[in-house]
Amino acid sequence: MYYVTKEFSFDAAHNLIRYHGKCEKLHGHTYKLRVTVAGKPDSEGMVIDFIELKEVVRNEILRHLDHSYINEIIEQPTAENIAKWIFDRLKHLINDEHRKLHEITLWETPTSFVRYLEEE
Ligand SMILES: Nc1nc2c(c(=O)[nH]1)N=C([C@H](O)[C@H](O)COP(=O)(O)OP(=O)(O)OP(=O)(O)O)CN2
Ligand SMILES: [Zn+2]
Repeated sequence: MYYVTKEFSFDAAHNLIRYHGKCEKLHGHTYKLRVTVAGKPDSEGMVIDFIELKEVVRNEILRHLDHSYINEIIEQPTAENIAKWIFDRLKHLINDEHRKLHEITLWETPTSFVRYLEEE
């Protein structure tokens, strides 16, 4: 099995609701996003073309989240919930006989990140 990964970043604002602490106030992050696809190489020797992966993530994720106020898209925009939202939007688009979406890793700060994978 191969694991093919591409990294992205986006800037966005959010505030946490039902939360008491500094993050209930409006603030922003430069998020780092890592998308990992698992599979076996096709006849071109690729699990997924990095260029195709870039286009899918740009169109389905970054177009919505970059320079957004994330609360308008995800009610409670924790890193956990944003990672799952990203996974759910991509999983049907990266899923065929030789590859599937494996993992989303999302950094909210350089030292704080979550990983989301689906149970087998
Ligand atoms: N499990 C989670 N905990 C927190 C989340 C989250 O999404 N999931 N989010 C926040 C806040 O959004 C906050 O912006 C992040 O806090 P923190 O990691 O403390 O960020 P700092 O830049 O202040 O910390 P550094 O240690 O300097 O990186 C809070 N908790
Ligand atoms: Zn935050």
